[in-house]
Amino acid sequence: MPTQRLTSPGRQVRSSSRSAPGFTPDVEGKARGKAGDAKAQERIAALLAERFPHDAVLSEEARDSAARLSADRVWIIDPLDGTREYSEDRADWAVHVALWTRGATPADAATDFPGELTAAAVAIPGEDVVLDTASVEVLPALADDAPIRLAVSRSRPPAITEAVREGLGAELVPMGSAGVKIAAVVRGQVEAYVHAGGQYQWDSAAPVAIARAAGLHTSRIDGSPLVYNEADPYLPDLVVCRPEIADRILSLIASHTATSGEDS
Ligand SMILES: Nc1ncnc2c1ncn2[C@@H]1O[C@H](COP(=O)(O)O)[C@@H](OP(=O)(O)O)[C@H]1O
Ligand SMILES: [Mg+2]
Repeated sequence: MPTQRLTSPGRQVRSSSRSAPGFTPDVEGKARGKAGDAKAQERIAALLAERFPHDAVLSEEARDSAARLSADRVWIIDPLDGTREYSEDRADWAVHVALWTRGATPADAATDFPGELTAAAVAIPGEDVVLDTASVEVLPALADDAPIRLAVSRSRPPAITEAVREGLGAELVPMGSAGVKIAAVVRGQVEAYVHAGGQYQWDSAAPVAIARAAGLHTSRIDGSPLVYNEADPYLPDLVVCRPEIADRILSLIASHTATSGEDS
């Protein structure tokens, strides 16, 4: 397994460690989040421009360009996912870097999807953890009677949360950052992450690539594939979970959607 210091997700960073992992040790509150977003963007964009000057980039913190739709290689980055948690000096924030490659698999040419995520890294600096597609490990199979823990947004849990929690008999584990929640499934700290109601490609691309490399289930909440480098960066919902419970989760969401008329 890559470098990991196992701590509970979302733990509070002690104030004495305030200056250790962040990009902006000297600023507080919302200004800290804003400055962290800007500084992380600046550093990653500079590195990509230096090392891969011909590649396109889709970033939460940069103006989008239609050029990426015809590019062969597109970096999909979220320089600071969990800005709210970063600004609150918590540890549950992450840095996402994914590479999308045109014609990544022979099947791509025959489908509507011209490319796929081919490599990614997610850093959780507050926990001194980096996960990547090349070295991530596959967890042992989930026992039939294993307790299920469900990662959910600590600030805006989607409406489907309660239906899924109840149907699985799961314990809810609230935490910030899509990357930290997906990493928690990869790390065996929870068994599933379900999100609906809004998100963008950069929120999930890198951690989803790592989850796939670890053999986890990844899809939209209706079971359809998560597609990246689409013209519209909006990618509002997803399920990342241990493969053994994917069918149960998708059918709980489908029943909830059918009876409530909600899609989130
Ligand atoms: N309803 C929504 N609409 C748009 N983005 C959302 C969203 N819910 C969550 N997100 C984004 O998903 C990431 C994880 O959110 P959460 O911690 O609530 O699960 C955050 O990314 P950023 O911090 O990069 O903005 C947040 O902005
Ligand atoms: Mg984000």
